[in-house]
Amino acid sequence: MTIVPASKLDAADPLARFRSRFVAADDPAVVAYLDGNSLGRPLAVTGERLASFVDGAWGRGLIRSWDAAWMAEPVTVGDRLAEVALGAAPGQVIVADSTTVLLYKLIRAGLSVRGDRDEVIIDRGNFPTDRFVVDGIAAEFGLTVRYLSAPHASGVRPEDVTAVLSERTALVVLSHIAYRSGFIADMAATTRAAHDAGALMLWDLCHSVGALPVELDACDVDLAAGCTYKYLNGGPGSPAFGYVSARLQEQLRQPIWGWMGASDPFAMGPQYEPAAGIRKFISGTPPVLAMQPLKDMLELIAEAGLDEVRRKSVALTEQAIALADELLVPLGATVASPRDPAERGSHVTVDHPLFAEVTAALWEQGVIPDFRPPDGIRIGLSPLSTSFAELERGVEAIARELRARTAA
Ligand SMILES: Cc1ncc(COP(=O)(O)O)c(C=O)c1O
Ligand SMILES: Nc1c(O)cccc1C(=O)C[C@H](N)C(=O)O
Repeated sequence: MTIVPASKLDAADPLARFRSRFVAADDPAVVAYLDGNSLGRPLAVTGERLASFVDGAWGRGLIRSWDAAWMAEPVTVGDRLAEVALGAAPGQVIVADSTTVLLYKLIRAGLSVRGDRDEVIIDRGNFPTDRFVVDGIAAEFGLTVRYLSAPHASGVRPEDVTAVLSERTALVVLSHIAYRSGFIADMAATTRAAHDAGALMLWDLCHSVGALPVELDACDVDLAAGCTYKYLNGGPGSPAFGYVSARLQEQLRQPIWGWMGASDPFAMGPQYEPAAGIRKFISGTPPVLAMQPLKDMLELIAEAGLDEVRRKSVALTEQAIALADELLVPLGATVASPRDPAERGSHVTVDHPLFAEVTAALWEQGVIPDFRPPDGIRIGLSPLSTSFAELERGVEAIARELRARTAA
């Protein structure tokens, strides 16, 4: 395949203008940032946003800002996230906690309405935190974990789930986009299969949110959680989000009964009375400071349009695969991500036994993909901040380092 030069692709890219909205996007010390799927770049307005928060709502509003704004923010920011990126009606998303903690709370909540069932399905390729949380809950409550070993190297298909669903299945926990291969699971068909067996479905959206349109309501999803520090550029440790379908909120009981999820936190009452609606999934004080940066990224995504973001994401991953085929495969590397763009999220993984040491050498030079065991370099492509030139420089550097180690 002939590779289209990066300069041509960047010149024709309608989203290219957004790159300058990020801090130091053209700083020559960072030759290629290909890890926005672990930690997105900060927006240039984030510094101002935080400074004015410190000076204003915090510095001058002081404790009064809880009433004036902050109490509402886990839900109002959640509603905006739901609208811009999750295909969810208002009142179903909160911003709180970490992904891990929300996974725990939502899995326990899901199990609270399937008490007669004793199995949870998860796949072996899922991110460690998802597997560990499921294992921990299973150990705590004597449940059986049914592990799916995806027969397709890249990810889990609806028929793989159907094959193990039974009248014992309480909940299915999958990642919508697999953290290693980038495989996109079929959200609608898999959720339907879980429901047909009487189980609930929980999706981890860490690698999806902000990278492609997600349709939680239309897919009839029960529960979902994800982080905001990847394609939502919220910053290191920015809070997670949780989605609980409106049709389930009344029945579900979450396990961490905190005062901020109570119906009247300042009544200081003797007993926990859960708040109505999505608020009851909050536990302690919401991380208000840490949710400020993502507000601006949501507006940037709304301005660019999520369909356009996805279109560029596909173009970037197509180009990554073309470059890998030309420069890395002849050196013995293999593409571990799906070749069909419809089945691929916004990163491409390429495997080679020497990639651990190659990655370490690349980081020293300002070329920053990441390494995932046993032997994969993940090339993460953030459509609003990654340029085609940056991608090309990155893959060329990987090839250079690999060639230096494989030349006879
Ligand atoms: C699929 C997936 N789930 C969860 C996490 C992380 O969870 P937490 O935000 O709690 O660190 C990550 C990445 O760190 C991830 O890729
Ligand atoms: N959350 C991370 C962190 O705190 C430090 C370093 C990396 C991360 C990540 O996001 C890893 C990422 N979720 C992955 O897909 O591997």
